[in-house]
Amino acid sequence: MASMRMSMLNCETTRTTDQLSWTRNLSGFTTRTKQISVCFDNKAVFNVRSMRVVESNHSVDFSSSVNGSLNLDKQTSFGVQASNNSNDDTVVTLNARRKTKIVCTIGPSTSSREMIWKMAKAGMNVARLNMSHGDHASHQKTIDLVKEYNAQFEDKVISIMLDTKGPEVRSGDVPQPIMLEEGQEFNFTIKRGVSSDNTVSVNYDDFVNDVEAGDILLVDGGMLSLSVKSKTADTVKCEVVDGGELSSRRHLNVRGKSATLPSITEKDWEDIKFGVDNKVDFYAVSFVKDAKVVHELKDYLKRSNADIHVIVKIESADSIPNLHSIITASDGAMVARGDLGAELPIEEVPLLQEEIIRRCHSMQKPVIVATNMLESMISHPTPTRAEVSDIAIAVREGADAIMLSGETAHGKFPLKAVNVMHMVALRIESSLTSSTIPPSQSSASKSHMSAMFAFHSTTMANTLRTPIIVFTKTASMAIQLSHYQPSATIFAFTNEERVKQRLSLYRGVLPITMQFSDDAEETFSQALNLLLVLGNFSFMSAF
Ligand SMILES: Nc1ncnc2c1ncn2[C@@H]1O[C@H](COP(=O)(O)OP(=O)(O)O)[C@@H](O)[C@H]1O
Ligand SMILES: C=C(OP(=O)(O)O)C(=O)O
Repeated sequence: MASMRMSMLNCETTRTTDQLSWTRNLSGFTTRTKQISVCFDNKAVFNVRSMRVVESNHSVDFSSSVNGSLNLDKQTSFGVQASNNSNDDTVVTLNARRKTKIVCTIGPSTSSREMIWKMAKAGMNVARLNMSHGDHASHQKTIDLVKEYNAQFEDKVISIMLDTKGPEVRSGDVPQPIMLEEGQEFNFTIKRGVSSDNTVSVNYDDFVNDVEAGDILLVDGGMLSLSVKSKTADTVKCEVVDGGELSSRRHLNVRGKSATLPSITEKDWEDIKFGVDNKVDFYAVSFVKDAKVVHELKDYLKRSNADIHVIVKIESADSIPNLHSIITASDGAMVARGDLGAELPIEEVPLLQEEIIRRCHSMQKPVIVATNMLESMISHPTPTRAEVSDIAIAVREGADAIMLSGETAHGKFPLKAVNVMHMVALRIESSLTSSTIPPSQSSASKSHMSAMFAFHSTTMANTLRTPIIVFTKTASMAIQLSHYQPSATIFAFTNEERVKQRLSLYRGVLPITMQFSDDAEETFSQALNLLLVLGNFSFMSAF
C-alpha cells in the first residue's frame, strides 16, 4: 500500500506560515495531524493540514460502482489506519474512485423513479434532458425525481443538463418505420403530417431552399443516406444511396452544410425559460455557430437572475472557424460527434475531439465527449471492443465527462451501459501514469495566486499520493484544482447547493455540502467528521 498525504486548502491564499502538530479526538478516535496554515481573503487565517493516508489502488474494486459520490459500503470504500511511522499521523486507505464523470440522457428507458435511483447508483453524474424529444410535462417529472434524489444526500448529486433542440432538421413522425431500399426514389416535403411509402415531412420550411441537386442527405449521421436529384417548391426528390429503416423524428444533415436557422429558435427560448423556472444546472446549446449567441443567452440569464452554466455543443461546420471565441464565451463545451461527423468529413472528428478538449483545458472549462460511445449497447448487453477503446481515448485525452445518449434514453441495457462506462473509465484512469508535476501547458500563472496554489497543491498531492480537500463557496478553487488533474480525488466541501450541483460535471471533483462555521478549525473538523460518517474514511485501527 502506498502512503499518501491528505491536504486541505482554501481559496485566495495570500501567505503561508509554519504550524505545529495537532492532536484531537475525531469521532471517538484519536488522530494526530500535522498542519500548515495559510491566510486567505487577506484577513482570516485558514489551515492547510496533512494527514497520513494509504491508497489501495492496486485492488480497484469494480463492484463499488459509484457516481463519483461516496460509498457507504465500508468493505468497498475507504479506511483509515494508524501509521507505524511516528512522523506520520493518521493513515487512511481508500479505493480508487472514478474521476471522469458520466452524463446520461434520460428517456423512456430511464425516466421512472426506480431507474433514476438505479442509474445514480450505477454511476450517473449528470442527467441530460434532450428537448428534441418529450414535452415539458415529461421533463418536469424527471427534474422532480432528480431533485428528490438530491435532497436525500449531502454527498451524492446528480446535476441536470437541459439540451436544446436547436435549429436541427428532422424527418416527421411515421406510424411505422419505413424501409428504404438502395436505388429507390424517396422524397422529403415541407408539407406537415405527410408519411407514405415514398414521402415524409421535414420540420424545416427552408429545407427546400438550403439543399441543391447533388447534395448528400444523411439520416441519423449516416445510418441512411440519400442523394438529392431535384426539387419542387415544397419537395426534395432523392435517390437512396444507403438504405435501411427510417423511423420517427430522425436527424437530417446535408453533408458539409449547416442549416441557416438561428442557433436558438423560438422553441429553444421556451425550453430555456422552462430551465430557468426549474433551476437546471446546465444548458447544452445545440448548433452554436458563433460567440454572439452565447452572449445573447448569458445576457438573458443575467436578466432572469438565473445562475445556469452554458455548455456549447460543437457540432456545426460553421462553428469550427470560431472555436476559440465560442469556447471563451461559454462555461464549457460538448464534442457532439453525431452532427459534427455529419456536417464535416467523419475522419475529422477524432482530430476535432482532441483539439476541443485541448482548448477547453487551456481555458479551464469542462468538456464532454458525446455520442455513439456505447451505441451497440442500445440493443446488446455487451459493448464492441472499439467502443471500449473510444471511452479509453476520451478518458486519456482528459475529458471531464463522457456521455450516453440512446444507450440510456431508449436502450435495452441502460444500467449495463453505465456500468461499462464506469468500469472502463476507472480502469483507464488507474493506468494513467501521473507525473508528479501537472502538465506543463497548465503551469500556473504567477499573477494568479489561486492558480499557483492549485498548481502547487496538486504537485504536493501527487508527490505524496494524497486526496485533496477544498472548501469553496463559488466552485472556483475546486475548478482550478480539477484543471490540474491531481491523481487522487478532490473532496470539495461547499455550503452552496448550486455549487455542489455544478461541480458534479468536473473531472476528479467529489462535491459535498456542509454548513461552514465562522471558526475555520471547526469547519475542518466537521469536514473530516463528515467524511468519516459518510464512509469515506473509516478507522481500521486507532492509536
Ligand atoms: N425524452 C425523450 N423521450 C422520448 N425519447 C427520447 C427522449 N430522449 C431521447 N429519446 C430517444 O433516444 C434517442 C437517442 O437520444 P439522443 O441521442 O439524445 O437523441 P437524438 O440523437 O435524436 O438527438 C432519441 O433519438 C430518441 O429516440
Ligand atoms: C450530442 C449530439 O446532439 P443531439 O443528440 O442533440 O443530436 C450530437 O449530435 O452528437
